[in-house]
Amino acid sequence: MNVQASPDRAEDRPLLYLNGVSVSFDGFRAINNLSLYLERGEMRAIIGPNGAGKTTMMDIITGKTRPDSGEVFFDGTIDLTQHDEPAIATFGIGRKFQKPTVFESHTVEDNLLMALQGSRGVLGQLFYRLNRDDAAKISEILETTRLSARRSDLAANLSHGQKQWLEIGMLLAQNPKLLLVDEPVAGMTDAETEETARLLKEIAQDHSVIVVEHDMHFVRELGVKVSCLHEGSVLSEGSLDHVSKDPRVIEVYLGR
Ligand SMILES: Nc1ncnc2c1ncn2[C@@H]1O[C@H](COP(=O)(O)OP(=O)(O)OP(=O)(O)O)[C@@H](O)[C@H]1O
Repeated sequence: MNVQASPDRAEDRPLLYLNGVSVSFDGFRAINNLSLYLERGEMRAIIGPNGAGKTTMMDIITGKTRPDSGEVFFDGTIDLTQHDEPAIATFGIGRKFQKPTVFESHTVEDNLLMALQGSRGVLGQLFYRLNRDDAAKISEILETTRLSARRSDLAANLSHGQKQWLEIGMLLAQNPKLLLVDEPVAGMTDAETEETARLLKEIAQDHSVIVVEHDMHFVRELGVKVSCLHEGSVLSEGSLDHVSKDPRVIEVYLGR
């Protein structure tokens, strides 16, 4: 019996539990006996060379790809392999893809409002009135994402980095327990990259977060546990110092 998989109380189990997960595409094993556990309240950085399986792992967590074998549990008892993408989003898993997909012709505030309404379903949207709680939530998100001063500006006029922050804000509006963030700092200026590390650390105070990123300076700023994937499984795990000294990581990734 796997002790980590079955402690007595659901709330004592890891928030996310992947055990022995594999998936093949046309005979190629993109994910190969992958095991990874994320504690409640933890932020984890995922690194690894191109093709290591990082995106496929995210696809499995969000229900976009169904694994051939292995266990994927969320919040102790939810078997993610038994649910599709829309259902998994309602369980509190939010994903941000690499390219920002904000609504450019709407204001920053309206983008957040739409995200807030979107999480309520059709009926909720039909009878929607901005109440005091929602207004406070939007102000809080604007502050977290450094966008308070841009509230009434069109999203189209934001910098690339600010668009990424707005999209993170749109995720926050949906109240996720777990945020999956794919290469947030690609294309950002150095100042934006550093601000993004601070921003994610603030968010991680009351959310669990998985960040996939190639920018090692940024990963160092995050200061969290790192998992290096290679050929579909975890090659090395621990602090960035530990992982970046691992000869296998140097050989397949950092030394390149
Ligand atoms: N739908 C698919 N069909 C066929 N092969 C796929 C599919 N999705 C992923 N792969 C293959 O699986 C492997 C893992 O890909 P994945 O995109 O998960 O890697 P990654 O670590 O995210 O890489 P990158 O850093 O380049 O984004 C790659 O060899 C990829 O070509």
